[in-house]
Amino acid sequence: MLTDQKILHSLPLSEAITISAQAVGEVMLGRSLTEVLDQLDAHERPIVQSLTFDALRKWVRSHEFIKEYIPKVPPPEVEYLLSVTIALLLQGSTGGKGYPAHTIVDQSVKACSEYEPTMYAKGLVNAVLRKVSLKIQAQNEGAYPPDPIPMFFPPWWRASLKKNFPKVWQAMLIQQAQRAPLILRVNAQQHTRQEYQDLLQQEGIASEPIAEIAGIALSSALLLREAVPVSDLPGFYAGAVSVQDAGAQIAAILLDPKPGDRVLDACAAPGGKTAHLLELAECGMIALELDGTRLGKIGGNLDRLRLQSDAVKIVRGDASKTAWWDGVLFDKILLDAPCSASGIVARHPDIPFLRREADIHALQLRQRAILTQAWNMLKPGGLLLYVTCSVFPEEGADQATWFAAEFVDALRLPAPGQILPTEVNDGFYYALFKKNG
Ligand SMILES: C[S@@+](CC[C@H](N)C(=O)[O-])C[C@H]1O[C@@H](n2cnc3c(N)ncnc32)[C@H](O)[C@@H]1O
Repeated sequence: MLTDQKILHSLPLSEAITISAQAVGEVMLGRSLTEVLDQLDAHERPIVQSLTFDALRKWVRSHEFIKEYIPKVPPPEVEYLLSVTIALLLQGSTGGKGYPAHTIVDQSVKACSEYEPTMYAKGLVNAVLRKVSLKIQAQNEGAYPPDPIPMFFPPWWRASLKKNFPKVWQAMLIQQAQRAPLILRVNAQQHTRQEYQDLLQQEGIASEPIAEIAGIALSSALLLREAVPVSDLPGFYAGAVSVQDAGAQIAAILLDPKPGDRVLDACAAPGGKTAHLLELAECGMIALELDGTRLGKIGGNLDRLRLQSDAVKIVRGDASKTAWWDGVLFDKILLDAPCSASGIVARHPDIPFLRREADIHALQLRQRAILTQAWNMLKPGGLLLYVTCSVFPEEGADQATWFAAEFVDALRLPAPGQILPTEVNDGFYYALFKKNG
């Protein structure tokens, strides 16, 4: 994550707008933005990520303008160029990248005229952007927009949240359309939180401890209101610290690993929670992952954090099957299941564009298959922590209820259940079960 000042000028704005509009187009075709951004050159990524994230976060707002000034829907290339540019104009001088409005408009028109599929629309883009820019500048601060939620969420998504969280659903979606702050997890094997705060302070980086989430005390979480690139974080490459949302940091604490425990992280990539478990205790660990590409990231993270050892095995396999398993039962299992990711939209604004309503039921079935198999691999007396980064009850509370009814030897222990997204944490669901002996 970069501050706007550091992002500035890593690429001419007109080029950044062109690439960002193309990236938005890829998301509309169903590709994950993480995948698209991974393919960019290092100098392109920060500004393109920033512009595309903002374009997706302000989709509803930018399209209110587009509809107002172009009654007939423009071709996709023009629509995406306009959405990226209007999102940038909407940020104004405070939240924006420091570009004056006229520069943003000029650079966007330049981008439009230099890219073959859009060059014919230069006049239209110029006229529309000048009108939008004037309107934004003239807009009364307190003007109430037609739709208070600036970001696109499909109707079925809105309806589900409205039904399940009638009092807070709008506030939740408005929250998720904001930029998420940078949250760190200090590696307890290397530093206490206070020691690391002191190191940050020496570098002029302000941080605040996050004491708890949903009543679970956190000892290593830090909030940086001003984001910095990870390369500026003291000791980052020596494994002193990781970037991890505060809501994700309660998983390892709830599972409470002890030295010598045999632990399975059943859905492990990219290894954020695997690493946290190993930072808390030198346990035996199988980090299992189905996706070969994602699997590679686990080793990289554990290497950086100096957590690799003979007791840690990174295994490619399907947690709903047993082909990879040696038959020895586990003391503790973390099941951070594949899910809709509806709780982490603030960090992945492409999710609402990619999910389909039918995905939720398909995911529910996958989660049940993995839960069933994981339970068979747990020792009597052992603990299983079920986690999703979802806010849909189908993937959370409904699953826990189903599980408790299905497995009579499952004793439900206290755990936060549904955690809604806030400024410092994404949305998660947590359920903890003990296997009766
Ligand atoms: C929510 S992510 C895990 C995030 C990870 N625990 C962390 O904290 O960094 C879920 C992961 O489960 C993997 N996965 C999906 N189905 C799986 C299966 N049947 N067996 C094992 N892994 C699976 C996905 O590829 C994805 O990497």
